[in-house]
Amino acid sequence: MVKLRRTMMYVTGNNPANIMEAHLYGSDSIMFDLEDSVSLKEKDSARFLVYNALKTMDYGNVETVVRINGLDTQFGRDDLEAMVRAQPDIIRLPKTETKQDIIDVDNMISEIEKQVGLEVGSTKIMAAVESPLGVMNAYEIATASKRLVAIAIGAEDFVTNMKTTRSPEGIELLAARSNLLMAARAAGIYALDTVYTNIKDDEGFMDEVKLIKQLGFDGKSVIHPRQIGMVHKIYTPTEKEIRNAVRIVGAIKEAESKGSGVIALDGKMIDGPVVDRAYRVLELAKASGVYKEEEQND
Ligand SMILES: CC(=O)SCCNC(=O)CCNC(=O)[C@H](O)C(C)(C)COP(=O)(O)OP(=O)(O)OC[C@H]1O[C@@H](n2cnc3c(N)ncnc32)[C@H](O)[C@@H]1OP(=O)(O)O
Ligand SMILES: O=C([O-])CC(=O)C(=O)O
Ligand SMILES: [Mg+2]
Repeated sequence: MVKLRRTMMYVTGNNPANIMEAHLYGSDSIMFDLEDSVSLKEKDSARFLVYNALKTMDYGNVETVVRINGLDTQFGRDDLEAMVRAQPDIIRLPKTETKQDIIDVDNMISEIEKQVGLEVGSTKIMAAVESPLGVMNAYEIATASKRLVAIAIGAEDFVTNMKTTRSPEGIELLAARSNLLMAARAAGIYALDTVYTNIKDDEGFMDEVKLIKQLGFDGKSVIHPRQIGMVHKIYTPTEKEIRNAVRIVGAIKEAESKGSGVIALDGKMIDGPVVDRAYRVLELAKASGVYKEEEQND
């Protein structure tokens, strides 16, 4: 079954109550933050708190991610030492700029895995790209390590580095988003979009989610539980889309049984890519719990 990463909820690493309850809100992943939402004087206590939470809490099926501090900071190495031992599902490297950043993390993780007797390669990583240099190097970053399962854009830092701000339409992010997406797709990994910081602006948030879904992102980081449902709603295939996909799959099977790879349905041509998209809709629908295989025969 396809793995859903529609929502990855940030949880500040120094907030015990949120760390204990973050998995109860229904996001596909939760991301404990040791980086920018934690002040310098709280870095050590946040690391300790997140380490203990991962060791003792049962987060069930919710994927766990930790955003560490960059390895160019005084906290990065300690974060990595602790988090490889704590074993979240994924470690997220912020502000990734070059493939060497990933290779360095990969090598350090391998060392730690060997020290603690974990299988080398078992710790997965994702890279956040948050600067023009990172965007220019997106494909090299996306293919720098077998551990890499996803790349994400960090728009707040990106627009700051670009000497601009975020607009409602997101025109200033279009090139970066597109480049990152193509890098992820070419590398065969997930592409994740950035946070929307105005928690109260549902309309603006949903417009952004529709845009990034249309671009092709697998999902988005969120910062508040109330954003989760809105993303899932937009990302879950509708009944109409499912019905249409089922009909397409049925039509092409019938065509194939007659020795043809193309057929018309409702006046539209159905061939390979159309069928691939239909199967993708059904996979997402299955993973989202709104469709079961046997319904195809109904
Ligand atoms: C640019 C960047 O780097 S962004 C990434 C880093 N940023 C973050 O990690 C911030 C994550 N978000 C948060 O910490 C919070 O949502 C805030 C601080 C923005 C707002 O928090 P609050 O003022 O507490 O929001 P609010 O009162 O609406 O919260 C409602 C409930 O949801 C909980 N909640 C809110 N956000 C989160 C979250 N991210 N994770 C888990 N629980 C949360 C609150 O604890 C509260 O629970 P309660 O009802 O049991 O008391
Ligand atoms: O990863 C994110 O979306 C949040 C972040 O750090 C940024 O926008 O700079
Ligand atoms: Mg950032």
